[in-house]
Amino acid sequence: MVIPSSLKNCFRLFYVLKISAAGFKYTANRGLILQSISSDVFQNLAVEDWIHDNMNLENRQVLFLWRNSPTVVIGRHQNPWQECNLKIMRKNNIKLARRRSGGGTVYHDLGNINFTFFTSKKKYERMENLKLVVRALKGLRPQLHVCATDRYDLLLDGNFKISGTAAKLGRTVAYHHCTLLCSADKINLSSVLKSPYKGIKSNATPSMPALVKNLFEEDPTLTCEMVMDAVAAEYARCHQIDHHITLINPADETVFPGIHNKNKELQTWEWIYGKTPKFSISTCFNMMYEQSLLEAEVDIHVKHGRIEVCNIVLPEQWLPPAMCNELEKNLIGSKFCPSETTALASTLLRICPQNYELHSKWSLLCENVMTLM
Ligand SMILES: Nc1ncnc2c1ncn2[C@@H]1O[C@H](COP(=O)(O)OP(=O)(O)OP(=O)(O)O)[C@@H](O)[C@H]1O
Repeated sequence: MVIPSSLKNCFRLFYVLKISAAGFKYTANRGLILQSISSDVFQNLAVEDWIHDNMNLENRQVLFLWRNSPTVVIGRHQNPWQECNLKIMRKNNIKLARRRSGGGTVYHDLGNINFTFFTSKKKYERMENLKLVVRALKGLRPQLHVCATDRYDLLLDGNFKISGTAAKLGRTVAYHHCTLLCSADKINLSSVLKSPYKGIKSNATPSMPALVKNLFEEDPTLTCEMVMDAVAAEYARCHQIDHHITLINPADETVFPGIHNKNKELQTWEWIYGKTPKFSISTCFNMMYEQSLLEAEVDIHVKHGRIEVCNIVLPEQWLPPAMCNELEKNLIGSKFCPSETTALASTLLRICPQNYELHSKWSLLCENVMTLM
């Protein structure tokens, strides 16, 4: 008999989990509670992909608990330039990740817990999952006023969002993941979820900004471990499985064969930026050169993250049109990103005549074009 590789992978996961987890026996056939030991968003998103692609969820449910170091996570069909401040993120080492599910942009750090509920497509039920989280929270602290909305958000005190939801429906399996703001850095959250880029036109899914609050502002005696444990216990109770959280290492290829490639793919420029729906930026900026102010107009169209059309309008006497055309021509086809534009600008400088004035004007123009990225 030939055993399909997906089934083999499942057996392998169960075998490894079985021998590594005391008390983890037959109930694993009905449900599993997993928690990642990694705080790397790409590794954790790769676990979601792996379970989605490899596990047979026909008669089994999985809850996956995970937390990430500071990261902005955009929805599958979003535009990062429209949703976040990439400059601040680069400066403060805050990662950007694109998830496979739709929906809006959220901020993660270790003060935010993520819950992923995997089921068969037939059993996919977002509201039930949210009610389960609410029951777990109420069980911990009965005085908490948390409720689910018809947008599948969780609100604290009727006004403040503490959880956002997104989902991915496969052919036979589905997952619903939701966040839970416990003690996230709200200053970081609001500064990175504000786009400084003006003049963007796109059909990408826009986020729905909301007033947020951390759960622990309401009760500082809570910890993330207590919350994860309470949700796991409620999940185990509902599905009549062992309340055992199995720790997993998403970097372990022996448990998750092929996960390294999934992790790598999620980190590629082509996935994170290249999947942005086609968009354009039409804007103008002022440049100060030797005490005189001049205005430049820019119109850039971006497809698959690459510049498709580029028009820069400058006063003719300021920079020879041939130089401006050269920049436009070279930008076409290149990635809409500052590092690629920096490399391009310095290559072009080398082929220009050694003229200090032209060099500094050219650099000033390139610097300004890069502020759009
Ligand atoms: N970790 C988080 N948990 C809950 N809300 C958050 C978090 N980070 C940011 N937010 C708030 O949620 C807003 C985005 O909400 P939005 O509804 O667009 O996306 P979503 O909650 O991921 O999913 P969906 O669009 O599918 O409901 C942000 O602008 C911010 O106000």
